[in-house]
Amino acid sequence: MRIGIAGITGRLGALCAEEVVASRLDLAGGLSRQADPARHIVTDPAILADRCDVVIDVSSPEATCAHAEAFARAGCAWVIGTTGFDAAQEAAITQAALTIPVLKAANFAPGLTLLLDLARQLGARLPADEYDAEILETHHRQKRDAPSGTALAIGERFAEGRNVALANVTEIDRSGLRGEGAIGFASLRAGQIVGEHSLILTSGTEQITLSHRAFDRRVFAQGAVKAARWLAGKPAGLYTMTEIFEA
Ligand SMILES: NC(=O)C1=CN([C@@H]2O[C@H](COP(=O)(O)OP(=O)(O)OC[C@H]3O[C@@H](n4cnc5c(N)ncnc54)[C@H](OP(=O)(O)O)[C@@H]3O)[C@@H](O)[C@H]2O)C=CC1
Ligand SMILES: O=C(O)C1=N[C@H](C(=O)O)C[C@H](O)C1
Repeated sequence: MRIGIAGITGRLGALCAEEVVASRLDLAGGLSRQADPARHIVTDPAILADRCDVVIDVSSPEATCAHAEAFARAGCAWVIGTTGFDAAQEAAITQAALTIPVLKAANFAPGLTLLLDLARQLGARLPADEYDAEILETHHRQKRDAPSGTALAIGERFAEGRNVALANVTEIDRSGLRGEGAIGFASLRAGQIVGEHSLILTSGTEQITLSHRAFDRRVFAQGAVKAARWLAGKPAGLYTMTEIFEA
């Protein structure tokens, strides 16, 4: 299986490339804004797509629309780990998934994938008028987007359990009183922290906290390669990490 990495020069992309090689798969090359022919790194997504069965994309939201077009045209499967998309970029991903298999996951760690399901269950079972929901995430100082993609995914799954639309109850950068039924987000940025997420549910008499801490960025790289192996050859559609762990 030929795997390409979009964002191969980045913190996670470089580890994904190492993991592909360690897994004895064929590293077909990578994408960056700076070509490097000696390492098969190109700037044009169409050129990479022609060399690959699947691309692991851990680059930047700004690159997404061009990637969607190129990978769909080439029929190349697309594993997306990038976070921080706007509505147009999300629409480009949805459109591409009509033509090619796309797996999108804000977090490739197995433990976090399971935590999403637990968040949905807690949302369904803890009454919104009794339990306040807050999501706290902590990352390294270089992270660009906030809240993290994972924090938003936890919020979405919890809101799904509560049967509400996250957009209607989200509180970010708040001032003043918390709203009734709000799902609040807080972000810390410091040093080289790999990634920590907590869903904190508090009533007048107790607190439940679901927490996940990634100690080593390799947990994401290993999950991304597992996703690439699973996705190659699947029918067109939009998949998540949950399907892999249920398989
Ligand atoms: N799903 C998951 O489990 C995880 C997801 N992530 C996400 O992955 C993404 C990358 O994170 P990280 O590796 O820390 O970031 P880095 O900044 O270290 O790497 C970003 C990579 O993307 C490339 N890039 C940046 N801007 C563009 C652009 N406009 N067009 C094309 N390529 C571009 C850079 O290449 P160059 O500068 O050479 O052009 C670089 O290779 C983030 O969105 C992050 O949130 C991170 C960890 C886990
Ligand atoms: O940028 C990161 O580093 C991470 N980004 C992902 C996110 O936004 O959720 C996943 C992980 O927590 C690390």
